[in-house]
Amino acid sequence: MTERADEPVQVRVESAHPYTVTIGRGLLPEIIKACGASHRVAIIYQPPLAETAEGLREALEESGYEAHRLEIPDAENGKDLTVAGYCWDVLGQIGLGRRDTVIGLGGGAATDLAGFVAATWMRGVNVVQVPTTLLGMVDAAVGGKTGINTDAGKNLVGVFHEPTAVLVDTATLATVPPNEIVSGMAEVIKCGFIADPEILDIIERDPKAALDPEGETMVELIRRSVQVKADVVGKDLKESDLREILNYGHTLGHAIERRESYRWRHGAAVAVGMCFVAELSRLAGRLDDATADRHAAVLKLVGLPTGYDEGAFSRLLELMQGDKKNHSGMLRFVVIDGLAKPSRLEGPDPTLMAAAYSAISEGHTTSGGGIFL
Ligand SMILES: NC(=O)c1ccc[n+]([C@@H]2O[C@H](COP(=O)([O-])OP(=O)(O)OC[C@H]3O[C@@H](n4cnc5c(N)ncnc54)[C@H](O)[C@@H]3O)[C@@H](O)[C@H]2O)c1
Ligand SMILES: O=C(O)C(=O)C[C@@H](O)[C@H](O)[C@H](O)COP(=O)(O)O
Ligand SMILES: [Zn+2]
Repeated sequence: MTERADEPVQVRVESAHPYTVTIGRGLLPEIIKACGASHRVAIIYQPPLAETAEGLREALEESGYEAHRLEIPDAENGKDLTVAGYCWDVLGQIGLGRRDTVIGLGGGAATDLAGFVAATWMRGVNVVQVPTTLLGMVDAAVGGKTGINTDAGKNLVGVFHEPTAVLVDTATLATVPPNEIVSGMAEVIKCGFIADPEILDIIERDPKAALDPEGETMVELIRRSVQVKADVVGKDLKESDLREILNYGHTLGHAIERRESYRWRHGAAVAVGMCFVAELSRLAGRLDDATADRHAAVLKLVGLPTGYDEGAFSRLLELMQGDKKNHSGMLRFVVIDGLAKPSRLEGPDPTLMAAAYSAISEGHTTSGGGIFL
């Protein structure tokens, strides 16, 4: 965590338990403040964040907290029941109590796991989220969806548990590998299509600036995406309806992630998923050609994939049957009927889905063990 530069920007999530997402550089004082009246703090973090976690632990100790570090396995390996079990054991050993705090430090996998551990420990303790990837900042750390992966599928076990604060320190992006910035851009672009088309204009005007982790454009894209998410989760935390729109591109995306045993980056899979639903929407007569084509165009500008293995459709269809949005066995897709006009397509004709899949995947062979991004 570095010295503070400009004044941080704040986005308020007006849910039943409102909280603030603070976006800035050098947010250590805010992280400490967010631990409030806790006595003990457990920092759950991924291996590349070890030094940052230790700096945070020492700063917390200097401020009078008893602070502990819990390192978890990297990426999707951390979103596992055995890892949650390890964390519960450690929380028991250190005596983390009801008024204490868990900090989730890292990418979306770390904030999902830390949120899940906090939600389940003593039936719910405070969690402060400190996302350190673009994807974590614009999406995973905001909104209170927590979870782990199981043999049954991705994120099928989890709890809605809102953070008490989210601290987005953009200085942490300096060490994030470029492919992870690209992956995060998929969720940013998602926000552009479902709610804030200005995001798409900004990326199209200058894709290089959009990908620069040190630049002002990045801060603007993070702020806009967080605002989109805050507006949605503030109205529908538990995804009774509106929140589904944040799942744009995820029905096929999650199926691809699962088929790839989670070796594909989440954003890469979601990018292909968005191209698929855009095509499906076009074929269903719901989306105009220009907006449908804009999907692949803008995703390619930042280096995201737009198609997947031609021969994988039947397996992906099988995997999509387990999607949480389905009703009574009927597939349900979030689609858009135009820019910022999210809607649903329920039980589409399988031949239409196959045609949409062929259209985006013609000529693609990458699959089964490939690492995209
Ligand atoms: N809860 C939600 O609402 C929500 C939303 C979107 C995505 N997600 C979940 O988030 C996960 C994906 O998140 P992600 O893309 O951040 O992946 P990730 O957490 O696996 O992080 C990607 C990689 O970046 C590394 N890393 C993190 N911060 C770093 C830093 N500052 N410097 C160097 N390396 C760093 C990580 O250790 C990891 O290797 C998926 O599991 C997805 O399901 C959840
Ligand atoms: O916050 C949400 O709601 C989302 O759907 C955001 C997604 O980007 C995210 O990947 C989320 O984890 C997906 O949730 P799931 O309920 O489909 O597992
Ligand atoms: Zn996502």
